[in-house]
Amino acid sequence: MVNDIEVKDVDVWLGGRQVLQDLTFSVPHGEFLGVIGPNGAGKTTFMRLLLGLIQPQAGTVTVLGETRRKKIASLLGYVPQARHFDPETPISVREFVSFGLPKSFRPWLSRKEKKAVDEVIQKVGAEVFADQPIGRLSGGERQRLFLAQALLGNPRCLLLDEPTSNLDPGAQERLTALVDQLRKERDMTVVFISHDINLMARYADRILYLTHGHYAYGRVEEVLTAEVLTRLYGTPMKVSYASGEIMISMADEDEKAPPICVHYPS
Ligand SMILES: Nc1ncnc2c1ncn2[C@@H]1O[C@H](COP(=O)(O)OP(=O)(O)OP(=O)(O)O)[C@@H](O)[C@H]1O
Repeated sequence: MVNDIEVKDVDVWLGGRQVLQDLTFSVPHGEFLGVIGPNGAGKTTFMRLLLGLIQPQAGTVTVLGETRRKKIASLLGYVPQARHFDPETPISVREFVSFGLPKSFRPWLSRKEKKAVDEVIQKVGAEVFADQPIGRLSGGERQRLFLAQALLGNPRCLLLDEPTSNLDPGAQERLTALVDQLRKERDMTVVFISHDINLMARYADRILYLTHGHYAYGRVEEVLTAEVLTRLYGTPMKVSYASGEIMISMADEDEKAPPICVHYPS
């Protein structure tokens, strides 16, 4: 089995604090990796490592067999957190998506480039609003554009940093299902950061669960256990199920403590 991502003995310090400690695991080609954990746990830092934007103080990160940033960047697609556009932004969906094309000195698009843009717009189901200004789209529609942009480079590995934040539960589910479908169709490896454990439990092959300085990596059923979470949080934790959804709470204060991860019915 080929591993698309190999992380070995990685330490990262930022601002005098150790954010990632002794991280070691591999992600097999074509899998969906869900990255979860509390605020400030190091999820985006991990993604920045994969993108080659920061270097570890110790250890190695190999993505698609490459350790050199320039080589890696051309093989990756990146979808950022949901963001707003000014409603008056005078850029159409089609123009916005075309910004994902490799840089060209020509101010116009070739026929081949136009075809590629149309194809990815259609792939993400955005053809109905392709000629609208981007400022008038809903959050879920906007995220599809970032996804289309990322697909233009035909990435072998797609990295998504909380792409579903600020989306309603239905839009979260639809976007994640679309990413999973594209992963299968295009034979990509996916790394998806999310705060929604249940969403990740439904789609991820494996989970990287980061807490401040600690981590667990493995299949959903291996990671989301009371034993593993107790070790990660350093306090007794409980994993329970209600209507098929996973709830994680502190074991001592079950009745009073709110769940750490809120679930949404699909
Ligand atoms: N450039 C930097 N310099 C100093 N500290 C940093 C820098 N970037 C991130 N950090 C710190 O590293 C820690 C991890 O940040 P990171 O953004 O990776 O967390 P996260 O898990 O993605 O959080 P969130 O869920 O809130 O997005 C945080 O404490 C953050 O303040």
